[in-house]
Amino acid sequence: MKKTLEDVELKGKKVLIRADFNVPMKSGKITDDTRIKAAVKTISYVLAKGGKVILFSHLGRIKTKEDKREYSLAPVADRLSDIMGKEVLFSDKTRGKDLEEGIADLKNGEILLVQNTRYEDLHGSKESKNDPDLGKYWASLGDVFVNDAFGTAHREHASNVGISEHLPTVSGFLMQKEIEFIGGAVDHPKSPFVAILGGAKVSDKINVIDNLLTKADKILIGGGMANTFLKAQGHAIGTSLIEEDNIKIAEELLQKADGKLVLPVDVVAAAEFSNDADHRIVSVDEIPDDMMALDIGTETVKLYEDTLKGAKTVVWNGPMGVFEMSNFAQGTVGVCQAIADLEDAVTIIGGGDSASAAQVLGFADKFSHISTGGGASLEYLEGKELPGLKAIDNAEEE
Ligand SMILES: Nc1ncnc2c1ncn2[C@@H]1O[C@H](COP(=O)(O)OP(=O)(O)O)[C@@H](O)[C@H]1O
Ligand SMILES: O=C(OP(=O)(O)O)[C@H](O)COP(=O)(O)O
Repeated sequence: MKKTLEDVELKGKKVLIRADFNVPMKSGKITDDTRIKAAVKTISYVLAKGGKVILFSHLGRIKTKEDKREYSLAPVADRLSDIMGKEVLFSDKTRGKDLEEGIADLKNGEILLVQNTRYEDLHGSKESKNDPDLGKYWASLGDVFVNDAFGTAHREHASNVGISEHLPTVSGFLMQKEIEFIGGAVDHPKSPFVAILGGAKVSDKINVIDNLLTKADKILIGGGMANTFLKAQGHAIGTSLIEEDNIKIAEELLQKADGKLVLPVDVVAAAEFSNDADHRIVSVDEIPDDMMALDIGTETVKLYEDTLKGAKTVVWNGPMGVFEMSNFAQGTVGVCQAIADLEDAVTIIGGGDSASAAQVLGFADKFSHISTGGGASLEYLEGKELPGLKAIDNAEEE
């Protein structure tokens, strides 16, 4: 058992809260605010107890100066302020005098959001490599640390693990809720148990398949993830998203899978990565050299619907296609519908974009649980110890 917000004194304290505000964005606008809303309970509780709230989060992955412009957290401060009906101060710095003065000036019941923690990655990946000085510095800005970033719990970064090494650390309400729900559902999953994997973060997620093969009855593969497997099977995949480094892993998994891995038989191929691009459904044997697979095809949707029939546990991370573009959303809609039709099943969809897909496609209320973490829920499901969770102080045994 981990310590919770109820185990610490908050009144008058500078309370550092690590949230996961890594929300989907398009042209600087937030397209889904599920993760922001999910953090409100913890923030409101700390305010009600008379604490000062200092929020940390990452957004996107920062490799260039352009990434910094694209992934400022400023829009999140505005959206959080709208949701809470309360001013949210914003520091556009991740360190230094302005940030320190901003925190020193905070009164009980006020909120300040710190700029994207991954701005620190531009010179030496300090955040993502858990630079010890950075964690120590951020910890020096507060009195107590609340880790509510379930979506980031599979990362060992300065803003979740580093800070916790220097401050009393408790879990927030979202972290608690996610662990309770996902733990409860997957400790003894009812079979048939079907896992569904898609999306774009292939190298992050392909490794969970090995372990999932021992737990799930079937694993359906879609989205960008499918291309790697199709290539490993010897299919030409044209200009589709592919991570060459993972083809070998995919080959090994296919050998081990014993028929448990189910791959697309057809895809929606497009001339460009655009909703206006020419597109057509083709068999996986016939993907043209100058086209890319952006969704699973209608035969595959049928195959996945059939495989899902009768499932009692379903865990899904990663959309089946580029659902943000209407011409490539049908695969994700079809799988959502198949899950909505299940009776008496525990169904969990997780991940920033996957949760967004369930929301924007109108299926949010059809799942037993929408998790804010994709990679985190998969690794938890695998039985791995999540570094962010491990770093939270243990509660004393009764
Ligand atoms: N075939 C594909 N090619 C390129 N991108 C894809 C494809 N299928 C899905 N995607 C993209 O994957 C992204 C989500 O991937 P990921 O970040 O792994 O999921 P999550 O955030 O739910 O964990 C979406 O933005 C979606 O457009
Ligand atoms: O969106 C996230 O992960 P997810 O897409 O697996 O849910 C988390 O915020 C972690 O982000 P990262 O995968 O860039 O470390």
